[in-house]
Amino acid sequence: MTDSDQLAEYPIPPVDALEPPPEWERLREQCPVAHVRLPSGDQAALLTRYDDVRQVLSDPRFTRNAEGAARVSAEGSGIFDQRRADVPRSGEGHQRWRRRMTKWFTAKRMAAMRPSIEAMADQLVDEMIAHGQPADLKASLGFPLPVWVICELLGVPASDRDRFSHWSDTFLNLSRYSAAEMDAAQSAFRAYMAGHVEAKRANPGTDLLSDLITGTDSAGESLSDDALVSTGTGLLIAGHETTTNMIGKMMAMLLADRDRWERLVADRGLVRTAVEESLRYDANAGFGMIRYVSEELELSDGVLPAGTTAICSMASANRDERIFAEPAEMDLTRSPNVHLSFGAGPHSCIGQSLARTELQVVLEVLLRRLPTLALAGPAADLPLVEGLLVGGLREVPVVWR
Ligand code: HEM
Repeated sequence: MTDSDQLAEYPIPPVDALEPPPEWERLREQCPVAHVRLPSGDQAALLTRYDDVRQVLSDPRFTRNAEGAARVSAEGSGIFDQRRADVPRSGEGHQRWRRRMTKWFTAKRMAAMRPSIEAMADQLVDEMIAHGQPADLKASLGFPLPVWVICELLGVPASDRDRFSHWSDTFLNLSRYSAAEMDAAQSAFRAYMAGHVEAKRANPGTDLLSDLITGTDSAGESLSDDALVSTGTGLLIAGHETTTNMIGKMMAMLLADRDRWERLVADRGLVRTAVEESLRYDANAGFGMIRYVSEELELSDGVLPAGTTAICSMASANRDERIFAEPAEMDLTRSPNVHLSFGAGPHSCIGQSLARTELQVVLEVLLRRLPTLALAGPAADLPLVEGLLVGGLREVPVVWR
């Protein structure tokens, strides 16, 4: 390991809502495997280069939770730390579960979901406009849209969307809700989902949950009811806050520079590449992915000893000058764009095609409905969320003419 005498605190404090910490560039150049101390007091190795991050994430030997791995914080990280046996987190069982899930997220299905996602976004924008300005884009559109979409995946009726929003909000807000409130939300959610699975079993639809209920995996096995309920929880946790925050950050990045927004207004054909570039350019992506490196591993510039906890900074990797031309420029036409914002390898994001569809739809609808949209204040003053794991903006106040 290089620079072993350094022990910086991690996470590195952000400069402001949209700027990356200057340390990233220095670390990539001089110390691509950096010793850091986590809020728990445990030590880990921070990886900042693209090739190293990709190599570790892609290696099926390394998992997130393992005996001996460093802890993020002494208090734990809430629902993220809870392990349930009914959906395996690694190994062959996990891969079988993944294959069942990924089979459903085809380009054809995403295209079929697009009109209803667009109708949801239009409805939310109607409501935002009716409430008047300034409006908080995150609360009005970024928060509700992904949870509505997950309800659709699970075949949950629109009338229960508010309950899902409340449960999801509770799961994810360690600071705002007590452990008792979080437990109560989890029990209520599991009870709801158990009843819902039973109803879907009797009367399946075209949603992902019905598909999981009626189909079998490559070994001819079907998911147990507990596994189905846990899959519902997993989708809500993995797919809500991430997408909510990305909607807010994408819009803040695009509106922070008037030329970017005007370029999109003039050419909506850039929406797809603009979404990918927003995912790459996001400097406020949260903690990064943790992997317990159980066997010695050679990286681009040094060796990770067996028993190291690695933190893979995808956000720094996405700015690696070895891979991306002019990485500090937000280039709305960049293509190809091989960013790592959805991870890589055996745990990479199952919902990435859906997340992309949601981000594209949000952008298309806002460009169509509110071409004069602007941030209500300076981008650098946008307040950051306090959570440790997923980076985001607390609110994104906007105005329009
Ligand atoms: C912009 C939005 C999103 C981002 C940035 C994102 C990012 C990620 C990342 C980085 C991982 C890898 C975790 C790891 O390596 O340990 C992941 C996993 C996952 N994501 Fe996403 N995600 C997003 C949206 C979604 C959506 C919409 C869904 C589904 C509704 C989803 C479902 C999942 C699931 C189920 C996993 C776990 C995969 C596994 O265990 O094999 N994500 N996501």
